[in-house]
Amino acid sequence: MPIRYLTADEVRDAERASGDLLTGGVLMRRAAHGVAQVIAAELNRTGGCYGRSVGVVVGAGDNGGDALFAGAELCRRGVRVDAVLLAADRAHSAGLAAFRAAGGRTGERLPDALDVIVDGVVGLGGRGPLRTKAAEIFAGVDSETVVVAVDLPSGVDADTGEVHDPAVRADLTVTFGVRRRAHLLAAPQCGRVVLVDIGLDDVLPETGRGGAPTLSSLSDDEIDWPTPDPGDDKYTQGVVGIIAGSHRYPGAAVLATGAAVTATSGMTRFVGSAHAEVVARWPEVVATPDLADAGRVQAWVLGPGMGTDDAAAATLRTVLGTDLPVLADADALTLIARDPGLVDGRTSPTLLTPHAGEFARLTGTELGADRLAAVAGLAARWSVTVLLKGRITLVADPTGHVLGNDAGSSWAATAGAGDVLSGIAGALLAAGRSPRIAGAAAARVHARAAELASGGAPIGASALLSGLRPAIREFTTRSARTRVDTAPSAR
Ligand SMILES: NC(=O)C1=CN([C@@H]2O[C@H](COP(=O)(O)OP(=O)(O)OC[C@H]3O[C@@H](n4cnc5c(N)ncnc54)[C@H](OP(=O)(O)O)[C@@H]3O)[C@@H](O)[C@H]2O)[C@@H](O)CC1
Ligand SMILES: Nc1ncnc2c1ncn2[C@@H]1O[C@H](COP(=O)(O)OP(=O)(O)O)[C@@H](O)[C@H]1O
Ligand SMILES: [K+]
Repeated sequence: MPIRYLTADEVRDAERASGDLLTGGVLMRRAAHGVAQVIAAELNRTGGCYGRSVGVVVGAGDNGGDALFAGAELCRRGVRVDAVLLAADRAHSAGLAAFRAAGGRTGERLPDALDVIVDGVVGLGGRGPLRTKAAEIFAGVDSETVVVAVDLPSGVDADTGEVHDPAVRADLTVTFGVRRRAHLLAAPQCGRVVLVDIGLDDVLPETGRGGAPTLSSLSDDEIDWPTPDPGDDKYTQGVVGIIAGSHRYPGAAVLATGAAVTATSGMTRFVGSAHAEVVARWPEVVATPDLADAGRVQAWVLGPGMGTDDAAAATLRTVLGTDLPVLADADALTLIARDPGLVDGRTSPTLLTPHAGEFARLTGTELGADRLAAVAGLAARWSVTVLLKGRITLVADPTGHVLGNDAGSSWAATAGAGDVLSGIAGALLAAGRSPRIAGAAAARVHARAAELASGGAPIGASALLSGLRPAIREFTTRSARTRVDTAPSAR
C-alpha cells in the first residue's frame, strides 16, 4: 500500500469523524501516551528514564496539551520534567493539571542540560515562523539534546512543508493516526517520523476530492523492478532510446546511456554525435548519429546535453510526434519552454523531469514554497507527468496524484546526477511502467544508489551510477523473497 500524506483539514475531518474519541479527550490521551513512549524508548536506549531531564515547550493549543500529558507520564517514570508555558493563560487546562499533579515543574526557562526537549509549541494549527520566545529557547538547545516534535516541528507548514525561519529542526517527530504532508515535503526538518496509532483508521477520509492533489509515497515492497522472464529476449523487455550529449559534451550521453544499460536488461539504443564515445564506454549499446537510422524503441529519453539549436528542436519535434513514451529533460525542457505546444495535450505517455530552475523556465514563474501545488498544477495544465527534482522528488500525473520520494541524503546533488536519473526512468518507461511509477521508482533507486556509493563521502555522477546495480539488487531480491514466501507449497 502506498503511504498517504494528508492535509491538516483532512486530518481534522478524520478526528471529527471519530466522535466521542475526540470530544472525550481519548485521542489526545492516546497521542500523548505515544509521545511519552517514544521519548522513554529514546531515554532507555541511552541509559534509562530515571533521573533524566526533559524540557517541554508548551504552546496555546492542543499540541501543547499533548506535550503536557506526555510530560506527566514521563514524570511518573522518574524523569525530571520542566515546562515553559508560552501562553500561560491559555495552556491546555486538563493537561497542565495532570502535569503538575505528576510532579512536573513550570518556569520561565528550562534547565541547561537537557536529555530531550519536546516541541509542543504548535502542530496542525501553526501559522508562520516560531515566535520570539520559542525561537530563543530552541536556539539555545545544545547539540547533545534530542529534539522531539509533537505532531510537526513548529514553524513548518503542515500542508506545503514550507520551512519558515525560524523553525524547529527535530531529530524525531511523533505523529498520530496518519502522516501529514509536511512529513514528506519537509522530511529533513522532521527527522525520523514515528506514527502512533490512535484509532483513526476507520475514519480516514478519501483524499483528492474535487480534483485536489493527493500525496503519497511508494513503500519499498511496491518497487516492482523489471526482471527478465524465462521467455524474454533482448527485444521483449522494452528497448530504450537515448538522445543526449554531443561530440563536444559527451558526458551527459555516457551517463544517461550507462544508467539505461544498468537499469534494465534487454537493449539500449543511442542517437547523437557522441555515439563513438558512448560505444567506447558501453560497447553493448547500439549507437548511431542519425535518428532515421536508430531502429525501433519502446521509449525515448531526450535532452541531457543535446543542445538547443535547430537540429535539436527538429529531433525533439520528431520524437514527440511519435506515439511512444517520451522522457524530456534538460535542453529538451528549454525547447519545450519556448514552445509548450510541443507537449501540451500530448496523448502518449510523457514525462518531464525539471529541476527547480527548469521548472521556472517551463512555467514562467519561480517555484514558490508550495512545490506540490506547483508540480500538480503544471501536470494538470499540460496533461503530462512532471517529475520535479531535488532532495524531495515529486512526480505528478495529470489527474493530480503525486508520488513523493525523500532521497534520505543529499549526496546526489552533483553535476550529471540528473542525466543518470533520466536514463533509469527512461528504461522503466520502455519496460512499460507508467510515467508516474517510472519516475517515482527511478527516484527511489537513484537516491539509494547515491547513499550506497557515498557511504558518507562526496560522490560524482559516475560513482552514483556505479551504486545503481547494488541499489536495484536490494529491490529485486526483496520482491524475489516475497514471491518465495508466498508461493504455494510444492506438495
Ligand atoms: N484534534 C484532535 O483531536 C487531536 C489533536 N491533537 C493535537 O492537537 C494539535 C492541534 O491543536 P490545535 O488545533 O489546538 O492547534 P495547535 O497546533 O496547538 O496550535 C494552535 C495555537 O497555536 C497558536 N499559534 C499559531 N501559530 C503559532 C506560531 N507560529 N507560534 C506560536 N503560536 C502559534 C495559536 O494561537 P494564537 O497565539 O495565534 O492566537 C493557536 O492557539 C495537533 O497538531 C495535535 O498535536 C492530538 O491530541 C490528537 C487529537
Ligand atoms: N539536495 C538534494 N538532495 C538529494 N538529491 C538531490 C538534491 N538536489 C538534486 N538532487 C538529485 O540529483 C539529481 C540532479 O539533477 P539535475 O539538477 O538535473 O543535475 P544535472 O543536470 O547536473 O544532471 C536529481 O536526481 C535530483 O533529484
Ligand atoms: K510541535
